[in-house]
Formats: sequence, structure tokens, C-alpha cells
Amino acid sequence: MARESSLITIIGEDGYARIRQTKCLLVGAGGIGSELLKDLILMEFGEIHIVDLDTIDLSNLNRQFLFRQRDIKQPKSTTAVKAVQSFSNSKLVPYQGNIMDTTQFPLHWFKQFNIIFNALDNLAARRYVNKISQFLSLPLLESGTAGFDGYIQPIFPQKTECFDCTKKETPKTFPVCTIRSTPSQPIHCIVWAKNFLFNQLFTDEDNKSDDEENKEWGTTDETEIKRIKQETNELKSLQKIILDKDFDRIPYILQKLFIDDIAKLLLIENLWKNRVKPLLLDESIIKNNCHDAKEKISSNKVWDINYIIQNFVAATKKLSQRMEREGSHIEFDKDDEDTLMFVAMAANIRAYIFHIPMKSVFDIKQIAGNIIPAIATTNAIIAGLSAITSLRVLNLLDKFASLNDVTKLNMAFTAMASNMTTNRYLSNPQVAPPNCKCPVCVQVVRGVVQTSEKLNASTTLKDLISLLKTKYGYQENDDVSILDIKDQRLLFDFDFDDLNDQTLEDLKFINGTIILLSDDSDNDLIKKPVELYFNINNNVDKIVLPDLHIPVIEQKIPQDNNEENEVLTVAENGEIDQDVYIIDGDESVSTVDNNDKKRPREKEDLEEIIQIAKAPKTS
Ligand SMILES: Nc1ncnc2c1ncn2[C@@H]1O[C@H](COP(=O)(O)OP(=O)(O)OP(=O)(O)O)[C@@H](O)[C@H]1O
Ligand SMILES: [Zn+2]
Repeated sequence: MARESSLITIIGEDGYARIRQTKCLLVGAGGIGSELLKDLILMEFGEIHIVDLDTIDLSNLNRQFLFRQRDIKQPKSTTAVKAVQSFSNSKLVPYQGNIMDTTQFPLHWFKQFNIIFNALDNLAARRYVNKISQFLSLPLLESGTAGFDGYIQPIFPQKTECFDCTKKETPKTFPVCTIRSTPSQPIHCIVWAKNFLFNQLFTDEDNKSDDEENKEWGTTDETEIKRIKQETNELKSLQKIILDKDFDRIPYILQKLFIDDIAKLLLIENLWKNRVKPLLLDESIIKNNCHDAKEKISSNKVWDINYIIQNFVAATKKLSQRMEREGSHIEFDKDDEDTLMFVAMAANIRAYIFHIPMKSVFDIKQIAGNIIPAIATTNAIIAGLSAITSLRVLNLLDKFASLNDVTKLNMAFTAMASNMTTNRYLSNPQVAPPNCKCPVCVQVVRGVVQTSEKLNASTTLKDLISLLKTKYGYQENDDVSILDIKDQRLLFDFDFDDLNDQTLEDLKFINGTIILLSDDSDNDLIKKPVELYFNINNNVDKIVLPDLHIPVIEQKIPQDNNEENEVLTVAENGEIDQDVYIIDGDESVSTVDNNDKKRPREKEDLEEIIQIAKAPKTS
């Protein structure tokens, strides 16, 4: 009972009673998730539902303290629950599954929760849960760590910034020309070896990407682009050596990559006006080192070029022996010794001839595998902050500071994560209001379409378009487009109506399909795009409905961030008094155009977000 009385001291009898009634969802039972589960149990939340798709790996044990050696290969969620059961007063419900799987976790399943905690490790899942929180107006506590860095962000849909209100860093890419012709840093050589050379030699045709149209060349020099394309074609002859296990010709691979191709590169004088020219690899270095290495040097050391060539030859032999067994296709994996060694050696030879510092195999493994060490302490701090902030989000600390205005909530960043140069480890800036340009929470309105398998089988796309147009106040001739968000599939626009006669069943509308209806008309009163989640509920058939159950959605003008923000009030029960965005009842149609007097909609804004929404997905 000591735990209970300590909690009552902090949140009061009433707060304690409320937390015992609170149902939370924890997504992820990894580094942050293990810590959070323990924290939420100690805070005596009524119910904690925990979702993780993965099983336990040896490498998790150093920081995911709920797991032991004997748990390897067991599901994380159920194992975590077993580990904490004995000291838990909360009802714990584990699920092994992908939170983005709409069959296991349909939208209405999320409705049971009062709050969601994200403890994830990837953008796609974070974005998805953020969107669900927007669909259902559920508060979300987002968190993440990278090494000694970390952050937490409380999100109140429509009231504070969402996860996508700020641009997220995507993995850095380099122009083709830098990688293929003018490398100047070790990373350029590693990317060349891993993403270009390795793929050309060890993957099958189907997996080679040759999308010349979309390449960012980094040069407009036609001769240079032609040379790069030709060089790629010529690598086919090298792949033949690998496939034929023609070991006597491995020296030719070195000759072609590090002498012949470099000689051709040197002929393009433009490239070398302001750069140091690369060296051709000395033929005698190749000749003298085509044998297996006699000694073994630590992988923490930077090796000398002779030893590097010996290991290049050995790795190439091993991989070509594996090719037949593995269906002429090997993927690079930092933990696969042969693939790592090939990439590390090729990268180092390239660095050597371009006068770039070479790196140890250990360092190359970190860079090629994008590894940032996970630090247990950072996870513990961030999980603790997430748990404590949830008390504010749920307004359980009203004894000390009542949450009348949710924008008074604080985020937390480590100093490095926020680029702040103070001596403080943590900064706690206040959350910002939604970014008026955010394509997820401001520039889109959303709702849930209630349908059933039977209705999907009898409704054509054309019927759907007509229903949506009527419901959202479009004229019959207004141009709209419809996109399936999941795979960025265009279903309809003004010059594409091929799918119109197909039914929603033919078009594979399933539970959780999300479509984006955009106004493509030229008129000034352009409407915000509408994002619609399809909820398949076979009981809908029992409701007498002529058609799909299309939600009423109120279109509102986004407030500019520098306009004064409206003050939000939090009701006694902790619920926020807010304007309704999603109404999935069948009230009468009341779509309000967004030609607001305060801030006329700019067409460019919309075009920008539609483009964002239509842009090809990056991982
Ligand atoms: N879509 C998803 N649905 C459910 N769980 C997910 C999803 N994506 C990631 N996860 C889980 O989130 C957790 C994130 O934890 P963490 O960052 O510690 O990663 P990890 O895989 O355990 O460790 P590391 O990546 O550092 O080796 C993982 O357990 C992972 O399985
Ligand atoms: Zn947003």
C-alpha cells in the first residue's frame, strides 16, 4: 500500500481514483517501452495494453532489462508482461503484432484508450499512430532516443503540434556524381561500395534499381552522365566472374574498378580543375596480394593496402561461392561477415586511390549499418519524462498546476537533440500550436466511413465519388481526385476514370483503407483535402442506410501560428473541451467552405500539401 499512499500524496485521492480508471496503450516494448511499462505500472494505471511486433534478440539484453537470455526468440510484449506481472496492480494486456495492421488493430480498437504512449523506433509507425491520434482526438505521448539524445512530445490533436508538424530528418542521400566520380569523404566510398558495387555484383537483376529518370545526378555534364551509365553496364561482365566462380579472374575485378575505370574518369578534365586527381592503383599491388591473408589483424585497426587487397580477394571468393546456394542474390547485412568485409575492403581501396582517410572494419560496420549505440540511461530518462508528463496531459496534477491551456504543456529535449548550446542536459520548451502548413493535422480534414463487405461489393468507385461530392458540397462538374494513401495509388482524377466501374471490393478496400479526396478545381473556394478511413463493420447492414455511411466533416480554416491561439479548457473529467472535427454520426450535411475572411486560402498551400500527399513514399 506504500505505493498507493505515495501516489495519493502526489495526485490526491480523486486523481488516484481517476488513474485507476485510465486505460493506456503502449506501442513498443523495446528500450523505451520496457522502461515505460515499469513506470506506468508503478503509477498504477488501470489498464496497460502493450503492442510489439518483434521477438527478443540477444542484442536487446544489455538495456531491455525485462528480458533474459532464456527469453531470446520469445515475443517482446508477452515476455515483458510476464516479467512485471508480480509487481503490477494494473490490468496488463499484451499483443504481438504490427500496430499498423488494421485487421488486428482497427480504428475502433484504439477508441477504448484514454492516452497512447509511443515507444517506437521508426518513422512509419510513429506517423501512423500520430494519424490515428488525429483521427480519434486521442492524446499521444511521443518519445525517442538516439545515443545520449532523446525527446518527448505530448500531442493534443488539433490543439498542439502533431508529430508531423515539424520536418523530420530522413537518411542523408548524396548526388550520384559525388558517389560515382568525385568522392571526398569516407562515407562517399562506403555508399559506393555498399549501395552501388555490392548491389551490381551480388544481387539479381530484379533487385537492381535502374530508375535513371529519378536520379539526382549532381552534375549536368553529359559526358560524365554517359560514362556513369556505361560503367554500370560494364559491371555485368564482372558479375559473370562472380557467378562462374572464376577465381583466377578476381584480379581483373580489381584492375577494372581501380585502374581502368579511374583512368577513364581522369579523362574528364572538368572534374579535376578544382580537385586532387585520384591515383591509379598500382598493378604490382594487385599482383602481389592475390593470396589469402596469412595473419589476422584486429578489425579496430586501419589496415594497410596490401592486407586490404588480400581480404578483398578472400571476401569476393567467399561471396561468389555463396551465390549459387543463395539463388544468385545476397543482401548486404552489417552482421554478415562476408558482405561487411567485401564492402569495407572495396570502400577502403577507393578511399586509398582518392586520397581519403581509410577506416577500420569496425568503423565501417557502424557507418554502413547506420548504427547509433542505444544507451539504457537515456531510455530510462526519456521513459520517466514521458510517464510524468502523462500526469499533466491527463490533468492529474491539478493540485499543483491545473491544465487550463494545453499549449502550456512542456516537451523535453536533451540539449544536443535540440541544438541548444546551454550547459543544461535537458530543455523543456512549451509545446507549440499546430503548424498551419502541417499536411497531417491542419491542411487536411478527416473522418471515418462506416461500410460493410456487402456495401463494398455493391458500391462502385463512381458511386463513391458521387456520394462524396454530394456530401462535401461539390458541384457535379467540379474536379476532384482520390488517392489510396497506403500505396499512393491514384484511384481517380479528371483524366483518369479507368477504375470507375470497379466496386470497392474489386479495388481492395479493406478495413483500414485510407483515401484522400482532393479538390482539383480551379476555383478560388478550394476545399481542404478530406482523408477518410474505411471502417468495415458488418453490422452496418443492419442499419437501414441507402449508401455508405459517409461522415459529416466540418471544414475549418487553419489559424496562422502567429495569430493569438484560442485558449482550451479542460473539463473536470480531464476531457478537453474542443471543437469537433470528426463526426461519424449521420447528421445532416454541413460542409463549410473555407474561404474565411481572416485568412483566405492560398491555392499554392493546397497544391503543396497535395503534392506532399501524392509524393512517392520514402522509407
Ligand atoms: N509497427 C510496429 N508495431 C509494433 N511494434 C513496433 C513497430 N515498429 C517497431 N516496433 C517495436 O518498437 C520497439 C522499439 O524499441 P527499440 O528502439 O529499443 O528497438 P529494438 O529493435 O528493440 O532495438 P534496436 O533497434 O536498438 O536493436 C521494438 O521492440 C520494435 O519491435
Ligand atoms: Zn501537424
